[in-house]
Amino acid sequence: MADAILAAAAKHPKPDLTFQYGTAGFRMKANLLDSVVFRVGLVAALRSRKLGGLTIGVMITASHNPPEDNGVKLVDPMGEMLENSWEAYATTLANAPDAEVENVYHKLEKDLKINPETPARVIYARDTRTSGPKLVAALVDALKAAGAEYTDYRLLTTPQLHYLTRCTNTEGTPQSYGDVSEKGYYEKLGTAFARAIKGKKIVGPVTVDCANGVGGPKLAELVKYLPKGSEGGIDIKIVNDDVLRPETLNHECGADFVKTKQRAPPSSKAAPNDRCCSLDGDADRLIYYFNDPEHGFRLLDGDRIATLAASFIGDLAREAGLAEELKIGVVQTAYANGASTKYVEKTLGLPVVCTPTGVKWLHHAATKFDVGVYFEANGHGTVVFSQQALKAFKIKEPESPAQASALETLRALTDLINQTVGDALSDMLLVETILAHKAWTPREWDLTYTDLPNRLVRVEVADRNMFKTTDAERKLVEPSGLQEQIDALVKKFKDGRSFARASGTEDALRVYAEAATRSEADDLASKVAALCKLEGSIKS
Ligand SMILES: CC(=O)N[C@H]1[C@@H](OP(=O)(O)O)O[C@H](CO)[C@@H](O)[C@@H]1O
Ligand SMILES: [Mg+2]
Repeated sequence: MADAILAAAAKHPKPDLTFQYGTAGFRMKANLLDSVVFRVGLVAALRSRKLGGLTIGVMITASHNPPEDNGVKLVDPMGEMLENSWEAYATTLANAPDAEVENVYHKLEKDLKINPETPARVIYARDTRTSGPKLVAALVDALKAAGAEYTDYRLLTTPQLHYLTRCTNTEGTPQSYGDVSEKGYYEKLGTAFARAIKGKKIVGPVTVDCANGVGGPKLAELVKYLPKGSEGGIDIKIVNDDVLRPETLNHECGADFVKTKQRAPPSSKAAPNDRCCSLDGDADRLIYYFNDPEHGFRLLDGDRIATLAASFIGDLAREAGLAEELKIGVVQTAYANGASTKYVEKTLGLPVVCTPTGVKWLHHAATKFDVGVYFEANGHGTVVFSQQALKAFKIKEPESPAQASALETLRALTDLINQTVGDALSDMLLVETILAHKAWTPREWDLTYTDLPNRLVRVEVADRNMFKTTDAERKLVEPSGLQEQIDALVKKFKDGRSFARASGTEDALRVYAEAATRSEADDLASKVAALCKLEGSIKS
């Protein structure tokens, strides 16, 4: 086996670059990724063996990035993101010289006390990018060389692979998460959705922009398992589902386009008040929007989905007589609009926790609640339920028909909401369910609170690593003195808030600012950006 790794590594030579397993795994131009994907295959085998042969997932995708990019990330057995400490091992293997790959592999095996005789099991899938099949071939070379068993699920959304990873590892146990097949995913969501909207009416169609990515064909498949609009179900209009022209992926459409440009895809034919949403390239992000006849384009982002879900589940828990025993909370990052945080704390009366950027941090913090609602402003998130919550929904004896109905809806939600990771398809059905229950159009949803005007600026600096933060990235500790200068600026603005942090995915600093008015938010952002730029040039 040792020789096999050395020989196989030689077929996937490493370019002269340094790689890092970041917030989104490894992600870059696809033509630079061959050696990285090969080595990630080795890491997957090691990780599986370390966990006694539990199945590890490998997803090949670059999400909302341009079509020429690709990426690879690992999924842990319960469908979570790869455990933090292993990101470093993946980085070490990715950067080993070709001739050293085998040695580094065995050193990790030894250091981590991994028994090479333990079986290794890996499942994998990819998005629609043309570079996918070639990268899969590199992955398979590694899995063969490491002696791993593997299953190819071909094209899937990222959350579908997370679902399958958990299903595989829980199959035949009392914790079984579902049938181990793509069809099992659709059946689970379809059945749960029908239960969740029972007796409610979904008004009008929802138009789903699929970013011309893998979400298109997968949503078309899911629709077959959902009750139709004419039968008291849902009418879904799929747009931007052209996977035959890979160059259209994420081009002027998709969740990232809509969120960052704050406008609908130019191809949109939506009429005023039409409910619209966009997925990203691997269907783990979701953004809603509509055209308000008075105020024009209105964005309903991840903060809005979180507040909608928290308000609905909070109400259901009260109706079910479970509000006292279940701790419900919302997890956000510093990028959440201040108005959303205030709404959750003051209006909904629920606690908010702020974590660093990156879904793994939010997910982890959310599991500390019985019902943990977490979303990044960009639309990536989900709701996680504790074992205690699941048990309470199951054993609680309803004392009235209203209680029985609230409990049944809660139980349906635990199946409808993907417990492993943010899932745009599942989140979309969740939003549709809630709007139907509340009999809300997007307008009522939009009116729950008013976003503070905000601005996100990308600042190029010589060395972003000199900017070090604390307090969930909201305060700079280095360069020294800079935070005090930012604080002094912020004080001058009504409802002002601003912070700067190094991006985890790009070689840049991000400056965020919000304030009472559009012009003040812009002004604060540009002043803080200028300060950071100056500091970055002095000290480098
Ligand atoms: C401000 C912002 O949107 N940051 C994004 C972005 O991280 P940065 O570390 O800011 O580059 O990419 C992450 C991975 O997709 C995502 O989790 C995060 O929300
Ligand atoms: Mg994505």
